[in-house]
This record gives sequence, structure tokens and C-alpha cells, in this order.
Amino acid sequence: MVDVRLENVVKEFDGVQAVKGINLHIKHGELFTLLGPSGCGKTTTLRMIAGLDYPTSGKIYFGDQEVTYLPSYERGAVLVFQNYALWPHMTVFDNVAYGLKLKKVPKEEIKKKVEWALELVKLKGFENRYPTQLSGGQQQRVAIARALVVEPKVLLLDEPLSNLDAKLRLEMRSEIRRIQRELGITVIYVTHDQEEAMAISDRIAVMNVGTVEQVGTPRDIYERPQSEFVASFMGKTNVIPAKVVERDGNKVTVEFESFRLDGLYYDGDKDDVVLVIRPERIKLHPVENAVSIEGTVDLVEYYGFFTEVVGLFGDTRIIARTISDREVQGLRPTQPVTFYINREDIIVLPKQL
Ligand SMILES: Nc1ncnc2c1ncn2[C@@H]1O[C@H](COP(=O)(O)OP(=O)(O)OP(=O)(O)O)[C@@H](O)[C@H]1O
Repeated sequence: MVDVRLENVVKEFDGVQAVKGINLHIKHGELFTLLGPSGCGKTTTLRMIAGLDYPTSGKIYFGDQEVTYLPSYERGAVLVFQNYALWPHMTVFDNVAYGLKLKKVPKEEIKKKVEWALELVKLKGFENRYPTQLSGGQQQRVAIARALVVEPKVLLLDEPLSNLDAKLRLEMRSEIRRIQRELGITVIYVTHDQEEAMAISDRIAVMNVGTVEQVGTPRDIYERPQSEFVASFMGKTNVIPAKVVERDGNKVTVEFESFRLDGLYYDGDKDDVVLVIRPERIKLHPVENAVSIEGTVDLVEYYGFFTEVVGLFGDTRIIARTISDREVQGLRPTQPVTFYINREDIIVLPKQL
């Protein structure tokens, strides 16, 4: 169990930077997720941590040891691939035992360790099956057992749930969390699914075109996004272009459409901004000291345990979400509606180009 540190890590492919000098500090025993859209450099970063690929420049440390150019097997990191990469001609037992056999571990000890790993992933009794005789979820468990049996310092998981159906994905997500907690092992997890990242992680690094935009707990990243990209990547949210028209220190007045909202916090210097407002923070009933905007109802959508009201404010659509049936009763498209928002629930960020 070790800390993992990346210092100014750059990776170029044919002169193009896929990873543009990133710094990360992953603490020991933490489940840390690299989250971002396709092509942002998550897998490349993970492969460099695994020792399957080396940086063009920068350094990687496991604890105090620099491992930047150490081969995979010498640094104690194991990567579980998206497609599991099990050997089809080997039984579950032999698949899991493989790494230990390579290390020439005595037979009796191999047996004990394989049993331990299979028990951990709840696959006791499956020793003699072949991968084709297993479900996708079971194959995933074998892949994880095979990684854990060599007792890695760091376990790396690259989109481990992407080949599973929705129900199994939820189940395996909790399983991975349980195993990580039980062993207290450092896990670095890659996904492009923000909900999965939120549910499973201690901390998340949100990546965008080869850079890290923000690192924080799921709550930090969701509630306090530091850039327009992070705000819009973390689930359904309102991102409203606006202009700063007055400043008084960190308090600003902004304008969008024909609305003026005053007393908002903003510490940037660009006047072109976006207002980030989570739908569940917008109220449909008067709130003291909140700003209010008047528009018309565009849509009312019932989702079961909540309802969304899409309001039209000039040409700007804004989504509000409520769990109160009473508040939306009788609301119909084209009717007037007022949205109330506490000033601290409006995050003002510089507009990204
Ligand atoms: N071996 C390679 N040769 C050339 N370019 C590469 C290579 N591997 C990755 N790239 C490029 O580097 C960039 C980052 O790729 P990477 O696979 O790390 O992204 P990712 O965030 O993991 O995306 P995905 O979720 O689609 O796997 C992409 O533009 C990709 O095309």
C-alpha cells in the first residue's frame, strides 16, 4: 500500500501531447478515479502508472521510490483490462494462479492464496470452470482475483464495468468498493461515467484534453466545480452564458437575456461568464433573499421520484427539479412561472472558449 505521485507527466505520441504535464497525488488506501470524456488521456495516464508505457517527460513515484521507467512487474502495480483478458484454455484456478506460478511460489502456498482471492470475489467453488462457462460479471471477478492474488501495492482498473449490463454494473461497483475497503488497497479507477465515479470514489480527477481540470471529493466536484467543463460534465446542470456588468470586489451583478442578478460571488477577471445552477437548487416557491426570474413553462417532465420543470426565460431554457408533487400540480406549458434561486447556489465561472 503506497502513495502514488505524478509530477509534470507528459506523454507524446508522434509529437502530439496526449497527456500535457499532469500532477497528481493519490493517497494510500484511497479509491481514486480518473474521469473524463473519450480521448482525454485517462488510459494513457493509467498505463504509465502501470508501467506498460513510459512518460515522454516527468516522474512517477510509488511512496519514496521513483518508478517512472521501472517495468510493470518490478513496481507492484497490476492493471485489470476492460476485456478482462482471461486465458480461455485455463480454468479459473489456473487463471488466478498464473502470476504466482511465474513467481515460482510453492504449490501449497499458491493453493491457499488462490482460495483466498476467490473467496474475496465470491467465486469459491468455480475453480474448475473455464472462462466461457462464466457470466460477464463472474469473468470480471476472476480478473480482479487474478490481480489481487499477487498482492499488488496498487490496483489499476480501466473501465472495468463497461462490458456488463446495467444491473450487474451496479452490483460489481459495490463489490469493487467492498473489496477495496476490506483490503485497504490503493485503487486507481478509470471511467467516463460521472455517476459511477461519484458513487465509487474517495476522490476524482476530472480530465479534459490531456490536462487535469479539478481534483476533489465527489461532493466538492459536484457542488463546487471550478470550470465550465467540470460543471457541465458532472451530470445535468444549467450552464447559462451571462455578462458581468457591475463589480464591487468579489460581488458582481450579471446580466443574461433581460435579467439582472446582483450580489453574486465571482473572483475571476473575465466579464464573459457562465452561471452554473444545479436543477435541484432552483425553487418554485418564494425564498427569502433569493434572486427570482420570471418566465414561462416550456415542459413538465415526471421522472417518478422527482419532476423537472423546464422554464423559458427569453431564449434561455432553465431546468428546475423538485420532489414536491404539490409544487408542479397544475403547471402547464406556456403558463407563467417564477424560479427562485439562493445567491450562493449560483456559481459564476469564466466562460471557456
Ligand atoms: N499508442 C498510441 N499512439 C498514438 N496515439 C495514441 C496512442 N494511445 C493513445 N493515443 C491518443 O492519445 C489520446 C488519449 O488517449 P487515451 O486512450 O488515453 O484516452 P482515454 O481518455 O482513455 O479515452 P477512452 O475513454 O476512449 O479510452 C487520444 O487522442 C488517442 O488517440
